[in-house]
Amino acid sequence: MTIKKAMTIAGSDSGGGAGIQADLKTFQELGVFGTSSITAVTAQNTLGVHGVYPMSVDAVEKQIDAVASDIGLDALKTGMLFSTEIIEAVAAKIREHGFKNVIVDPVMIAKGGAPLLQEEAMEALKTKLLPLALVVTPNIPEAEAISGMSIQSVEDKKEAAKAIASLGVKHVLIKGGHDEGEITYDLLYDGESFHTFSGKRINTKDTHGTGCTFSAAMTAAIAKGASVRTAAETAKQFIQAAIEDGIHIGSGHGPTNHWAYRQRGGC
Ligand SMILES: Nc1ncnc2c1ncn2[C@@H]1O[C@H](COP(=O)(O)OP(=O)(O)OP(=O)(O)O)[C@@H](O)[C@H]1O
Ligand SMILES: Cc1ncc(COP(=O)(O)O)c(N)n1
Repeated sequence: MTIKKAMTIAGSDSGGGAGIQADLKTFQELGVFGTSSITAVTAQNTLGVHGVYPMSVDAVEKQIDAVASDIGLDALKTGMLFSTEIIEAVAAKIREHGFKNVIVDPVMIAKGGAPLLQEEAMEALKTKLLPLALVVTPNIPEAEAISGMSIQSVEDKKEAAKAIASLGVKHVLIKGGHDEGEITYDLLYDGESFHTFSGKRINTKDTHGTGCTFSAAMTAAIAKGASVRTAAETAKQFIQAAIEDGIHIGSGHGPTNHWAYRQRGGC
């Protein structure tokens, strides 16, 4: 049996709902062997972020090298990268190792408002990392920050996707969790055309780590050989099940149910 391998370069969430923990659970559920490079440790629960402890650049680089030199990987995703120095180091490692299937989840602010990316690091994200990416998966506020434009309508979303694609990333997927309405719409732009993925909006506060889980599911599907469009379809089904079959952990914004997709027969 050969198993596909994926890596997450992201922050650790002690509460287990987002970051490295969400990514590894999602890889596992989708039958992909998960590895990681931890960029920062966060002391976090469903009520918020209580501390952020960035790793040294050397530690982030060594974790990537250790995995690349022995285990190898079929796809990788980035999450919380925190600083310009870490973004530059990760971009250099992607180039050095020739990693191709790179999914960037441009994590900026935690649900409770804590900054997970320093403001000055936006420039490095745009100029150093996005040109190396196969896909970037911003939510609406992140798409606004990267494109520099306000998003109020579907047309605005399309304009923002084009502006982000002009930075060199091949596919832009703007997630619709922050929109309003009974249906969520995630918009994929492949440089030529648009495709929409929709789902029923669930009325719940347990949406901690939805973006991490979504991009990890895309990464696992791409590691297994799916196209970006098929991977987005899988990720949408994975996150829909994870939100719908809530597990209600903690008293704040709880995590989603990473088992739900497989329990429903997906793989
Ligand atoms: N209440 C909800 N019901 C159904 N789907 C949702 C809901 N909230 C988010 N989603 C879906 O979850 C995925 C992640 O989108 P979202 O916009 O929440 O990302 P995010 O803000 O980066 O997440 P997070 O910051 O919590 O990690 C998208 O597919 C989105 O449509
Ligand atoms: C380590 C880490 N990475 C990402 C998020 C974003 O998730 P959310 O927006 O749901 O708080 C987080 N809270 N913590």
